[in-house]
Amino acid sequence: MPRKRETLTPVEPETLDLIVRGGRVVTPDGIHAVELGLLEGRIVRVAESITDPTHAELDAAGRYVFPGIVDAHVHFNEPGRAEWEGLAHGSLALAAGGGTCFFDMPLNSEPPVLDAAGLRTKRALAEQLACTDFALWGGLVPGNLDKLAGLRDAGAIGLKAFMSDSGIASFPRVDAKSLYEGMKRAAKLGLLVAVHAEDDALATQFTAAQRAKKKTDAKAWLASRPVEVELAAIRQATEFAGETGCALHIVHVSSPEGVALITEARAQRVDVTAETCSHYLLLNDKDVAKLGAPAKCAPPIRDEKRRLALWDDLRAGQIHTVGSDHSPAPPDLKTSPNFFEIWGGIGGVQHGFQLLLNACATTADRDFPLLAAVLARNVARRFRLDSRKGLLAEGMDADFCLIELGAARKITADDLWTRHKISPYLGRPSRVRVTDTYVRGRPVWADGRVASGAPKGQFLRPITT
Ligand SMILES: NC(=O)N[C@H]1NC(=O)NC1=O
Ligand SMILES: [Zn+2]
Repeated sequence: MPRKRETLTPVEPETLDLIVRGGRVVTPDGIHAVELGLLEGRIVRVAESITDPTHAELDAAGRYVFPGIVDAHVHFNEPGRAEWEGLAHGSLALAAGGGTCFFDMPLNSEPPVLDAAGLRTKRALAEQLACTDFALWGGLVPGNLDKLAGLRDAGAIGLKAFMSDSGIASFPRVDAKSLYEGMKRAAKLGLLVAVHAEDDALATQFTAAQRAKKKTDAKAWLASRPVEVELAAIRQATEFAGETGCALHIVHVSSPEGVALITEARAQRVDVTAETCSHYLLLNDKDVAKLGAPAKCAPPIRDEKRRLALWDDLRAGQIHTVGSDHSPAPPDLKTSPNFFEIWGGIGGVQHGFQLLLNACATTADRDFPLLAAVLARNVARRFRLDSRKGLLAEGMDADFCLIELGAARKITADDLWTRHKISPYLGRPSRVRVTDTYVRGRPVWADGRVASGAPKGQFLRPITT
């Protein structure tokens, strides 16, 4: 049974705004045949049956009530690069896929978020444009160490650093010394640091070796970023986290070897967690060769054996969160005969998560609770949003989606709410349909359509204790 909060005064049914009836409510500890009573954006009652018939009802019979997905890793690219995606398109696509909250990365927007003023500018835009709640990452780059306190005070959810070239001139990679110093300061400020873990020197060398052979296809590009590139960076970042006491989140871990390094560091009491992304759990290197540009990302998608091993790690609790790393670009940047020149980034915010649910459709009883942990509860916990977000329980925000498992249907470009109709998942059959998404008790996505009059998203900052 979902957790009850002792502190809440009991609410009489006649004060409820909405009752979610007849669904199977998914929490990390199981699937429960309970109803939810909502009031003013919160879940105030969880019971086997809420009998009063006089209230508005949402009929969830035959469907799963899944916690609103909290995607800690998106690049919506606004301000400055809204033509690549933008906050309105991005958040709507997230909601259409069951998401209720995103954390926007400090780069690919222009300017990137490197100080408090940059964060406030993006916050004001997102408050106007986003249809889901949101948090904002600040950047950690060489030269902005004296801005980190300001970013913390402005409410940054954490700091993001690139250990390799980001592809964006205004967001240079951290050298080892700036990363070390930045982590020292972040630890003092109580800020978590997230790293894109690829070793720049190794990536450059492997890339040069492929270019010397005059190979420019997808296979050559994959060979230019072998697992060792990721492992070298994870080793360095976890060592720094151990030395500085900084909370570290390794984003988009692509390999079981990378997960193993993180598990070892945790055994030595380093405060480090692992994120993987839906595409590493759904695609393999053969898919990249077949799909081409829509499946290009860094670190790259690995072989089938590694993909399956990541699922094992997920089930073993060694991967803590799953994000989308939604990083779209316009068609001209996703088109080149030279795979090295194509923009690296996957547009997966709408379909990645539902395809994870689809992959678990026949093992839903065992695996939907696991997905509720890595897509919502663990994210809220790691980033300290957990007195409001991430769990369907009394006292929490009423953020949820309804999931229907029906006959398989192929995903088409017409289904996409992203600005550009580019996705590695087009043509994939899925049994999962996200029919409704509610943010703080209000529909954003209803009956498979954009809901009218949806309220705007709210800015979230880490809860300080
Ligand atoms: N700049 C940017 O969005 N980079 C992302 N794209 C990608 O494939 N990996 C990333 O980190
Ligand atoms: Zn990255």
